[in-house]
Amino acid sequence: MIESERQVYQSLQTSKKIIEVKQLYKYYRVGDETVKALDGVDFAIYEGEFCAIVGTSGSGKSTLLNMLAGLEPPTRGEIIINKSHLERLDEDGLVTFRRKNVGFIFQSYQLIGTLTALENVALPLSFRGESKKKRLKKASAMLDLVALQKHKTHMPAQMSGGQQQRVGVARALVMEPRIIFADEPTGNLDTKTSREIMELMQSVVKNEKRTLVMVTHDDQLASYADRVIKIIDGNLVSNERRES
Ligand SMILES: Nc1ncnc2c1ncn2[C@@H]1O[C@H](COP(=O)(O)OP(=O)(O)OP(=O)(O)O)[C@@H](O)[C@H]1O
Repeated sequence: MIESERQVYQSLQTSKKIIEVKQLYKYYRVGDETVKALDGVDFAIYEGEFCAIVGTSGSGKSTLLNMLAGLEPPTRGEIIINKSHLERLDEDGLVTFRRKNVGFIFQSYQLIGTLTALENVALPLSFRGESKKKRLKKASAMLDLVALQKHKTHMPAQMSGGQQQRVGVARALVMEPRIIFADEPTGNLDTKTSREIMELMQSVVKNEKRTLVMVTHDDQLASYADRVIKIIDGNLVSNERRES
């Protein structure tokens, strides 16, 4: 075994599986036909990894991400996250699971147009009943982290796409989730800005010790990830761990 392989092996032995998927199926009925969106997928993601799920359009990436986030039930199979079996939770259980463990970054940013950057980032904390002062302090620190010190009082319409997505990253982080899910987070951005957002997400995973699962159809963007899982027609065709 060469030295780098040995290091990967050792780090995998000491790190913990945070997501485990076993024989996962998702079939949709469309008229008389069955669409096999996921057709028996197995893999694990380890704590602290940046994992990219890649595949062409219609391969099943978003279906997989939605199931990992507890937004859609599987047809069959197991999804174990942080020791919880998602397929065994009811709707209330899934809401609690998401609130405790998960942050989201969306392709379309999903910011509230009538709120400033700071208020957008602070908003998720209000569902947790924290004082306004505390919420704004945490939100402000998150905006510092994504290098938006000068844009805290800007409205979304007064920011570029890249800046808006930085707000999206800060908002996902403010709840201190163990796992962040991102579906084509740079889908609306140009190449240079996409790279900047990827570098930001990469550093956040390392420095804040989060696990990030990102769906993309873009192999270039997937190269920022530690693990790349490739899906074709609902089947996992490769699962590679890369060393940074
Ligand atoms: N609600 C649904 N009802 C029926 N079929 C669906 C549904 N959602 C997804 N599908 C089908 O499942 C397959 C996988 O879709 P999915 O959205 O997961 O692909 P994707 O890889 O995320 O594609 P894209 O990159 O275009 O978003 C496709 O054939 C799609 O048409």
